[in-house]
Amino acid sequence: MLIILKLEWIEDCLKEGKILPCNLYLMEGMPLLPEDFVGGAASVNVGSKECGQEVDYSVKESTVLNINTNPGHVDPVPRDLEKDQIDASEGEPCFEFGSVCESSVMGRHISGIIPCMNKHLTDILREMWEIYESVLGDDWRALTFRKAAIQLEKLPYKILSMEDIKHISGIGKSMVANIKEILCTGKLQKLECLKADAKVSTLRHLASVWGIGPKLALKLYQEGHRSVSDLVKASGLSQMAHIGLKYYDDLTLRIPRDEVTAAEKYVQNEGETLCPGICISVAGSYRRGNLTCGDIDFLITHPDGHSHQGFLAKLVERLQSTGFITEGLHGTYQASKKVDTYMGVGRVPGYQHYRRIDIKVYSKEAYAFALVYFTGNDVLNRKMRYAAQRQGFKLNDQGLYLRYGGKKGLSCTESIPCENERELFRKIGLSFLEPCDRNL
Ligand SMILES: Nc1ccn([C@H]2C[C@H](O)[C@@H](COP(=O)(O)OP(=O)(O)OP(=O)(O)O)O2)c(=O)n1
Ligand SMILES: [Mn+2]
Repeated sequence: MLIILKLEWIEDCLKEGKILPCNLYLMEGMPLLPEDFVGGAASVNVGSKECGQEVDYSVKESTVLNINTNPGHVDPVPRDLEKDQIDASEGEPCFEFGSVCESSVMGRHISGIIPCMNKHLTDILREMWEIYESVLGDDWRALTFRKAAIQLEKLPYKILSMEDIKHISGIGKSMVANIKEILCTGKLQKLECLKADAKVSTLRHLASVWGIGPKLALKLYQEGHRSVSDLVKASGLSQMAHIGLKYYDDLTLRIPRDEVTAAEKYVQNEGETLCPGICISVAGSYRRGNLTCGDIDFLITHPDGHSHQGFLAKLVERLQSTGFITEGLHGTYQASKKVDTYMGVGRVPGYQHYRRIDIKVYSKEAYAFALVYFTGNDVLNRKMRYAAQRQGFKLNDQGLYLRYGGKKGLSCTESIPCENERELFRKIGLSFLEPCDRNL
């Protein structure tokens, strides 16, 4: 049985110095526990940096007890897991696929991984999502599989029958049918058909190169290319795609979290030598606490408000000279855009593989917007833009702008200031989400 408690339970336990009975702290809808019941609790704590200051993300508004009353089976959670309502998701524990969680109860600190309980379903749903997104270019269908996969990955219990998903809202009829089919047969016929289709599997193979999207993959297919090794002969590939081909084997691998930590430390050190006080951290899936990352998303600013200017070129030169960066493209810098960008490939000293690296430098004023945007995920970004729009704003990675003349009208060129992420969430009328709760 899964019991969700209010955060005050942990606070009071800490104050009292002992584990307190839970009944007074039950979240709405939770059944009463036996009088003498006390239990263990899990909370999440993913550290990160917000422009120089260490931010503690351990504060949660609820905590979850997993009480195994029936070995081998755990009751479904009677709560709404619909993610469209961002507010409803606040305080949920971080049970997403492969994320780093730390439990802290009564001063004991245990770091560990809470694995996905539903890989038997989510591996198939993820594969469908990948095929629809990167091969067939069907973003809408990709999104429905993606939403379902991410929702099921967060469940702290294993789905064994349709009874176990009855309480989960936001999963439509056809997705329910897909889940039922996987539970009954261990497979999804639609996926089997797609995988058996020679054209789909070739397009999937071509689109696995960094820099080749579904449209280009189709064009290359129509030109007669059938394998990645064929593409060396292809004409009209972008510089990015050439880099993608050169490092193909390495770039298709996920990056373990510890390697990203090492990369962050390395670049921080080099950056600090070049420009004292510079603030360098890694955002993206790493900051959301995921165990593996697709690339390394560096985000940089300087708290003095001016030393960030021209810093990227110096940093890239330095990282090239030390052998960290091996390849890449420097975007064209426009002062009005408040951002300077570099995309490339590099290798962390002491590690074997080449990795995709993005570096973005923002002004101090734009940093909170950039941090939220590049922490993602993209579904949250879409929700935030929509929330901003409802309040009469336009939101992007560089600022929050007042609109006049309605939705499609002009917007101010000056951003409304936001010192930090919390302020941005508040200004667009959303409750703050910890980075580890942003895998929507
Ligand atoms: N089309 C996009 C691309 C990116 N982003 C934002 C949200 C992402 O979380 C962040 C970083 O982009 P990545 O592509 O690096 O994605 P992640 O870091 O989230 O995942 P991965 O581990 O695959 O790199 O930028 C977005 O909103 N829309
Ligand atoms: Mn990333």
